[in-house]
Amino acid sequence: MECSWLIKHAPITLPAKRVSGICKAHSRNEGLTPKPDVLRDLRQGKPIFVLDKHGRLLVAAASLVTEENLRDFANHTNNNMFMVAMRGQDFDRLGIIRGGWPYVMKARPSSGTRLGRMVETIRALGTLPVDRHLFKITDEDALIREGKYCEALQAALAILAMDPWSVPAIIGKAKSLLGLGEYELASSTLSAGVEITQSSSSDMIELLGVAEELKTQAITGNYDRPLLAYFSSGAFMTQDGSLGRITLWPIPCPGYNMLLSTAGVPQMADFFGDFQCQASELHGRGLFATKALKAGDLIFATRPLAMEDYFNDLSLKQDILNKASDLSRVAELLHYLDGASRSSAPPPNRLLVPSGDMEDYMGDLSTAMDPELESRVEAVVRAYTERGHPSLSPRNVLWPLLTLINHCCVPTITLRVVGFTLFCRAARDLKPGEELLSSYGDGPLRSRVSCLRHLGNEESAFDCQCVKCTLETKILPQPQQDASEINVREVEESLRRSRELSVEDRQIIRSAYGFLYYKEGIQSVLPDAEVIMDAVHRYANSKLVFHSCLRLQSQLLRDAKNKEAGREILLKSCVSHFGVSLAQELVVRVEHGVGAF
Ligand SMILES: C[S@@+](CC[C@H](N)C(=O)[O-])C[C@H]1O[C@@H](n2cnc3c(N)ncnc32)[C@H](O)[C@@H]1O
Repeated sequence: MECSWLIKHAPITLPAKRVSGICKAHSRNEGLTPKPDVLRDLRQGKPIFVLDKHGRLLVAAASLVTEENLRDFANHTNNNMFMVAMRGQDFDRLGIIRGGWPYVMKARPSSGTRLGRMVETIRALGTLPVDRHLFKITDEDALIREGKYCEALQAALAILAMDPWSVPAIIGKAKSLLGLGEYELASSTLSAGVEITQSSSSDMIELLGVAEELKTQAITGNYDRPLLAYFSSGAFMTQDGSLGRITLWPIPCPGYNMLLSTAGVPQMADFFGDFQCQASELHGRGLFATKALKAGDLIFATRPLAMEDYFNDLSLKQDILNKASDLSRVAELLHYLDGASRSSAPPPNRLLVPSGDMEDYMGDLSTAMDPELESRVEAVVRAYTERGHPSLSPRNVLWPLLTLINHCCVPTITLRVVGFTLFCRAARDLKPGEELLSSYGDGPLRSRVSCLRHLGNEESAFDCQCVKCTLETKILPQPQQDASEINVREVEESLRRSRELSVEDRQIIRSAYGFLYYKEGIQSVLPDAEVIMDAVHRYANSKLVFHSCLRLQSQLLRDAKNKEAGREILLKSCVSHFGVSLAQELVVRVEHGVGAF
């Protein structure tokens, strides 16, 4: 391959290694069709500046740039280039804006950003309209890392409009779409990319594999592979709340931290199953099943809308602000979160679920101009951080769907966080129209009452009217006792005295004391371990906290008289936390000590 024209004329020297890479790229690629207006300028002999991905000027004279060598050039640099068609622009003045070229070209860059400043500089030079300049994305990964997916997508599209063969732009577009939860679009982008570039780019092919898997997860709700990987990673054994890159803030409720870990967790898709948000008889809005569900069926899996990144100095507020400035769907959703103006209305589905429509991302990012956005974000953050929000999310992570789930001490769903993805499954078989309810606090009545009274702001504190609270208040001699003061023998005594109680009622009450039964040891006065396991499974099987529901049951199993019955119960509980296809495998592993809940 002949690339001497480049080496001869380029004002910078390309390292030898790069040159051999360039030649290889050339043999794979068919060529580049420059954007028509660049071509027109070129044909008219107007100056064209060709810059490498770092913004260094490679070719600055029209005489050196022909249509043919422009194609070669794109191939040589593996399309890592951009062209600036400028009229009346001289080299020195271009020098002002050279170096440290920013990463993105978008329709209306906000002032104050690097791009904004650069575009202003170009404007000040008074040459061409800005949209005639095409800049290579050099650092779109930074946008993606910051979660500015829409901005990164628009940057990639700007490049692709000029150079549909740009492998980095195809990858950038696909990564942005994955971040936006548009798995189908990402996967078709990459398949088309592999085809049109005839590229064997390992990055593109690897990403296509990821996109395909995420697409399948989002359609089928099957997360067996990542969940098993997580289970095998040892993260299940961890008992402290500061694992991974997230430091949890303490929430004023006993045992209330959620375990968040990135250890060994592959990327996971969002999944939206058979549920909807509507008015609830318990309070305001709630989430409801729209179809009959079996225990363990996945209802949704969702990544956080925003979270604090302690290590990168990113506050929850700033992260929400970034996301809302980037994507109008997020800015609109904020209206429906606690603390905001319309927070009593159910948010429309289109705000919760990605649309699958590219058009939605082609706007002008105008929400960045919304003067009220910042105060709205502040109101929402205040609602979520003051005294801990009853949504159960740690104060530094915001999953919008979680904030719509009402409480019941006998929950109908299980919630589990793996990596940063929140999984919601049916805790038991559910009828269509049943409300999805989680338990905000566990344990004996007193700790639950104090948890509900102290969460959120003053108005949102409440007393639960569920069957468990009612029974405990009625039957137990001192229902307000602290957990540490409760003796389960006394609980059993009370149950014995209350002859009118059904077997089920007794189990409902016992479910609040599961861990105390275990702590006190299984004595003759107490029911068999498998009876407690059953109570916990049926009426307290939802804990987020340190996986304790399953851990307690696997501990109780050791004391079970009827091991077979105990194993069956543990298996059922495991189904409602991890789904039917993985449960058996996990129970076997736990029993053989190759994993722990
Ligand atoms: C996470 S929000 C749940 C969604 C809420 N219903 C809404 O419309 O935004 C938690 C708040 O809902 C209310 N709530 C939840 N469960 C309740 C229940 N069982 N009884 C009464 N109020 C409840 C409380 O005010 C609580 O602070």
